[in-house]
Amino acid sequence: MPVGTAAPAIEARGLTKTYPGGVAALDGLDLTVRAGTVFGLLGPNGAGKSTTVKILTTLARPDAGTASVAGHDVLRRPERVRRAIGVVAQRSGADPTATGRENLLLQGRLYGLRGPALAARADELLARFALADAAGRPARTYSGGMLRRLDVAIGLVHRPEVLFLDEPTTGLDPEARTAMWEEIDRLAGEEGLSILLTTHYLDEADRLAERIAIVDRGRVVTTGTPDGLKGELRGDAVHVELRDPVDPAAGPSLAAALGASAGVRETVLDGRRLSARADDGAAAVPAVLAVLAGAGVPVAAVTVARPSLDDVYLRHAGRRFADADVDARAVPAGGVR
Ligand SMILES: Nc1ncnc2c1ncn2[C@@H]1O[C@H](COP(=O)(O)OP(=O)(O)OP(=O)(O)O)[C@@H](O)[C@H]1O
Repeated sequence: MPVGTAAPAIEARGLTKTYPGGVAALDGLDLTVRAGTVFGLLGPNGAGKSTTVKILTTLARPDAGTASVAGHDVLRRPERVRRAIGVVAQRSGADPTATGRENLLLQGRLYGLRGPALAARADELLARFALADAAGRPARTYSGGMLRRLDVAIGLVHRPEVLFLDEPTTGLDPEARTAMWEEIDRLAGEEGLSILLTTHYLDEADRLAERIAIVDRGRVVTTGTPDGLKGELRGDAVHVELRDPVDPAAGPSLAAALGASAGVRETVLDGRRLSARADDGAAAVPAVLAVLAGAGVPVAAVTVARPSLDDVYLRHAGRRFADADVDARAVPAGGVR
């Protein structure tokens, strides 16, 4: 089939899930992942990423909504979905007492592989993930990066069509992280695997994903290509670090003054941080500082940057990504939301 018309690798519509105790983890989540691509599900802790993955991998049932993976309905054909997917969970699924090779052989047997074909597949994966030298050592002796590579290899033993990677680089050092990124690129690029990657690293989604969905409080707040989403934000991001937190009640008047005198828009005041957008950020800085000085708001630092995914998140979720985990609510100080 020509590229673009192939059936999606993953399709989810209106997924909702409320856990006992009333926690609404998903609130109408929609998702489409094109076959052969990496899709990034991006959101802070508690946004609903893991719950989405659990439903798509048949480990949990949604309260409402539909989903299919590799063309199979997750509720009506869970056994077919399970054969078509590989899952690399946040916590290692490897048996720490078994060697790297034994872990791969065990997983292969669970999928009905046997004999020389299984041994050859295990050796191929050990070589591919640079684990051949450590193949005979118990997994508990592996470094964090090696263990993560073994986890991915385990997820691939039965040649799945769709791979779920739940926070694949959390806890890895920068070198191991880069190596994992290269491997993920290769799996989608050369091997045509469809990959759903959940992450709370903005740079990871930016680097790896063809498309991303930003999830906040159980819903997709925006979706698109990383560049497309950044491109929606015209001009520069101006970030001002204030010396002291500013009363949120002062936000609207500050936003109005900044808009009138400095020509900035979409001003968001969030405690000690003020963010805004400007066609030419550097040119707007002196006027921004003058308005803040006039309002008696001391400034600690100012930065001007091209829009990042962090700015995309701020625009759509109304709070900074780094603050969202602790549920710090940004106060829109005027501007669009
Ligand atoms: N088994 C459960 N019982 C009750 N509440 C749950 C359960 N699992 C998740 N939750 C809650 O549902 C919400 C969504 O959680 P989920 O794990 O899907 O988020 P996440 O985006 O994957 O976060 P993380 O990155 O921390 O895994 C959170 O508020 C979480 O506390």
